[in-house]
Amino acid sequence: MVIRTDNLSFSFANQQVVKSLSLQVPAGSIYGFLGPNGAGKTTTIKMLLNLLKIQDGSIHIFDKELQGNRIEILSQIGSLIEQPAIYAHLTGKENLINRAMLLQVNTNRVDEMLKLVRLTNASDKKAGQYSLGMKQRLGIALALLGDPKLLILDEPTNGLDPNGIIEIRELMISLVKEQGKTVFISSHLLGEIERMATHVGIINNGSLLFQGNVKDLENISQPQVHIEADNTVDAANLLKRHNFIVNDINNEHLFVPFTSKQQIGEINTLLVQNGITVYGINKQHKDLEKLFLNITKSN
Ligand SMILES: Nc1ncnc2c1ncn2[C@@H]1O[C@H](COP(=O)(O)OP(=O)(O)OP(=O)(O)O)[C@@H](O)[C@H]1O
Repeated sequence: MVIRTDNLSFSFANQQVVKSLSLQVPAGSIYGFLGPNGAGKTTTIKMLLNLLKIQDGSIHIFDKELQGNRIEILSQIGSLIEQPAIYAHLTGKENLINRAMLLQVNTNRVDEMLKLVRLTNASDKKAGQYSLGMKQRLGIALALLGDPKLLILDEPTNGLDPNGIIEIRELMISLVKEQGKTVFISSHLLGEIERMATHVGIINNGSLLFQGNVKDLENISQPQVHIEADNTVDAANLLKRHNFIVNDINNEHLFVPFTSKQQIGEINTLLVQNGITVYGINKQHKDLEKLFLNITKSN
């Protein structure tokens, strides 16, 4: 395991915000740390980075206990937490050169990092003029400068537009696939984590509700096929006769548990061939709130 916490707990004054958390993050994974606002994600991440002192439990990173091996461990972690520490009056490239000198890293890596996060064309622009997405990517480039084995990112897609989110997602996937890194990434968006993570930990009110690989999560999160049609009653009867499970019907909408892309095609063909007008058909993820209900029910 790249990260292992055992019964990690933390309180602010008398409010316990992390409760007996035992995380297991395998090497080469994108571990999505998922939970609503205030769940305790940032507090956990601060403990992983030794920015908050552990009160109870333990943290092992790279199979070594964090407290006793702080410098060795932290030198192999790149992180982005809250706002990236960027100098607005310097260009993107100057920000990276500055950090490279601080870390005593060869400045040759600067251009490489700019390319990796697709900021080469904006490298001579002042970082203060960057869009939010560009700032996040510069923050990730800064985190990657020292060639860390582990990247820890706290809600890196917060406030980004859909394109910015896709860019971060693709970057994470390539870092793991092509460079063998391990990525620990927090988010409050289920759909986003499902699209990039290999492993998931779900936290609510400081407690871990679920941990496993993303396939196990799909079983609980049950994506649905959402169908919008002119006659949902006939459509539902037709689908049932063809052995589809129909979960929910209301007005012009009905829902079938998702199994594959092919299944969506089959449903569409079946409905259309039987004279039902399909206004829309798509895969729909459950939101975090519904997922919590499912987890509670299945426990
Ligand atoms: N410095 C602090 N002093 C007191 N309480 C705090 C402090 N920092 C966080 N908390 C509280 O701890 C709880 C967990 O916060 P935390 O920031 O870890 O959650 P989070 O999952 O990262 O949520 P968000 O995405 O909103 O940051 C919240 O109830 C928060 O109000």
